[in-house]
Amino acid sequence: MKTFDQLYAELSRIAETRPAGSGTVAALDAGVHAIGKKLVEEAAESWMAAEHEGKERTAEEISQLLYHAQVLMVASGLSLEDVYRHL
Ligand SMILES: N=c1c2ncn([C@@H]3O[C@H](COP(=O)(O)OP(=O)(O)OP(=O)(O)O)[C@@H](O)[C@H]3O)c2ncn1[C@@H]1O[C@H](COP(=O)(O)O)[C@@H](O)[C@H]1O
Repeated sequence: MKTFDQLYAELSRIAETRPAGSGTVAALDAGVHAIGKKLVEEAAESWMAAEHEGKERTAEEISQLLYHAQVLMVASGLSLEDVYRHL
């Protein structure tokens, strides 16, 4: 298990070091447009899970939504602080 901040630190490190086989590196290379589409897809899957599929599936989909939101942050050059100051 990891926190939002820990995942962000991991993804930032991956963006810098570009380890072979990383799905995050592939997503970053695909670009903001592709990342944005994935983010919207996961948002819709989270919504459907919450309406029809129960708590466990909903938690899983939301975790994927958060992951793709973080990939978009990294791709856009945004730090956690850049986002948190709007909360
Ligand atoms: N938390 C995640 C995570 N959540 C979601 N995903 C990606 O999002 C996809 C989930 O989308 P779907 O459920 O729609 O799966 P799918 O339809 O089979 O996938 P696609 O065909 O749409 O790609 C997964 O296949 C992963 O590619 C994640 N990929 C990575 N992480 C974490 O990110 C870190 C770095 O991962 P790597 O860059 O892969 O090393 C690690 O800690 C991982 O656990």
